[in-house]
Amino acid sequence: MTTEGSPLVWKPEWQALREHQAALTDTHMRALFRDDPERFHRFSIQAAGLRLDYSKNRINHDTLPLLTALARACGLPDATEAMFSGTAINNTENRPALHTALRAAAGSDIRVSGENIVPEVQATLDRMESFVERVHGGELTGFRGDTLTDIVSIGIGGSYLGPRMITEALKPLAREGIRCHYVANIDGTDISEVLRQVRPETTLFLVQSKSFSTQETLANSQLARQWLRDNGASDTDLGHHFVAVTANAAAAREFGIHDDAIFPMWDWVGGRYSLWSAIGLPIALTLGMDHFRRLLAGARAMDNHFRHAPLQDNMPVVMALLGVWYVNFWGADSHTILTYDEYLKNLPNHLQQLDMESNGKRVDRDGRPVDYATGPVIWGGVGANGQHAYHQLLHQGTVLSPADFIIPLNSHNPVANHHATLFANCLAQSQALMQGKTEDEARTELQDQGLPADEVDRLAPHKVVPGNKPSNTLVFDKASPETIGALVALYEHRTFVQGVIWNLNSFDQWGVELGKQLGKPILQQLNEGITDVALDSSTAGLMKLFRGE
Ligand SMILES: O=P(O)(O)OC[C@H]1O[C@H](O)[C@H](O)[C@@H](O)[C@@H]1O
Repeated sequence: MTTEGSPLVWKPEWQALREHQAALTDTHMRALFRDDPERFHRFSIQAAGLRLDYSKNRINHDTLPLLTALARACGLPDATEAMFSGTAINNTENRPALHTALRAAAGSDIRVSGENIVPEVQATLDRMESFVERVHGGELTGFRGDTLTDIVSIGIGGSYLGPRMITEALKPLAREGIRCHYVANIDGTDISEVLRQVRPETTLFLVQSKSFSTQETLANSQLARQWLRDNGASDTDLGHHFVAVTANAAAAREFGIHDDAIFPMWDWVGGRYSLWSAIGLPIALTLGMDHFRRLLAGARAMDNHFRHAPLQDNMPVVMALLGVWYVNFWGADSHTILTYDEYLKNLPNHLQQLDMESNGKRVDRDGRPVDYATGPVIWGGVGANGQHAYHQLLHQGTVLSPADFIIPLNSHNPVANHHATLFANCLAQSQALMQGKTEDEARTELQDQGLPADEVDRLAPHKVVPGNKPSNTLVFDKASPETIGALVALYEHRTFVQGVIWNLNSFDQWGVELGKQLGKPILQQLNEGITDVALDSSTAGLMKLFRGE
């Protein structure tokens, strides 16, 4: 029976999951592991160089079939095909969401308005390649003929987080002699700190903006242009120092960027999904185009897995459904990303935008308010640092925040016994979250320390760790362009699947517009020293403070 089209919480598959959750409420994961020694093998998936262990979840043999039944009832297979084939699934902007076309095989045929877009994607990659080679080969120089040594990428949101995260994730592969810096914020500190580190004659600015109308990016680009002028560059010289990646070539031209230095973006790519396009230029310039192409290949391997693997063996689908399981049936409203890889320290930031801007929605695709929870708060950080900070809350707090542990089997920096120690820490955390410590165990421990009975009574409750806290562990051999590409694509598809279940448009972001709209008159009033009498007293009071009134 298909129940596609009926409101989500009325679907029998949803009701079946509710009943299943009720039946599992008192089951502790400790018991599940004790009763099934095969749990690790049973609940694990390998794909595109990644291995997912999802055995430390509140699931038994019935859970995945029930969750995948919900996915089918929500039309997931058709929705997936619609995304890959270029249907305008972004229905509020009437556009496809074709980030997968950016990494599709060269001979693919993916049509937008009847036209195959793959040749243009491939031509842009070739243009990027020759540009990168000309920079690396010293053919493109600064206005005094110097080799370009520093790239300053100016962009924010999706035009910043992805490239920054990837260049950091693959830092061991970075080329000698070229440094990449990022400026995103309108806080003057951001650009000032970067400009202090670079020289005008050897710096190339990349203006990264799909719209070429983002306030922060334009203001920082204008400031960079002025800085070059102040340092002796003529208007003609500026052409040596600016490149734009944008879907708004006219605005880039107006800014003074030459046509041959403007790389295209397309409205069928969302900003937070755009690192695979020319927005990835900082990646290609830092790591080389061969590594950039390998990154795309890794993402493509994950795309193929996602598109073709059965739902129950499908890594992004399983991770997405487990997320739905906790958000909608166990009351979780956050999800934790714990990267046990220093180079992946920016991954939580990228995933925050990817997931929270995609699924932080309150109405469904048809504009009806939802009566179920949607995207959780995504947060996280790097292990083991977090263990000495916020893991306390994960272990004993009242919040349920399922965690993804992400760790390579091998380190790029295999010093002393560090990687084994890091790995042990990672395993100990997921084990502690799963098994916890019972009151009996806490009491025995205290008694073994020789404490008197009243002290044992007093301290035991503080030492109890409830456990039964869910986590996934994602491992891969060593961070490579392919594994990192696959990892990021995995989370993109996880986000997409959840959007399908929740019947959201995961590809618009109207919520961010209001702040931009309100910001304009506030800035004008701050500059002009006028306060709108109709303003709320908080905003008016703070404006007066800023102006020193
Ligand atoms: O690339 P741009 O057009 O400059 O946009 C940069 C970012 O700003 C916007 O406010 C959106 O919320 C983001 O999705 C976008 O990635």
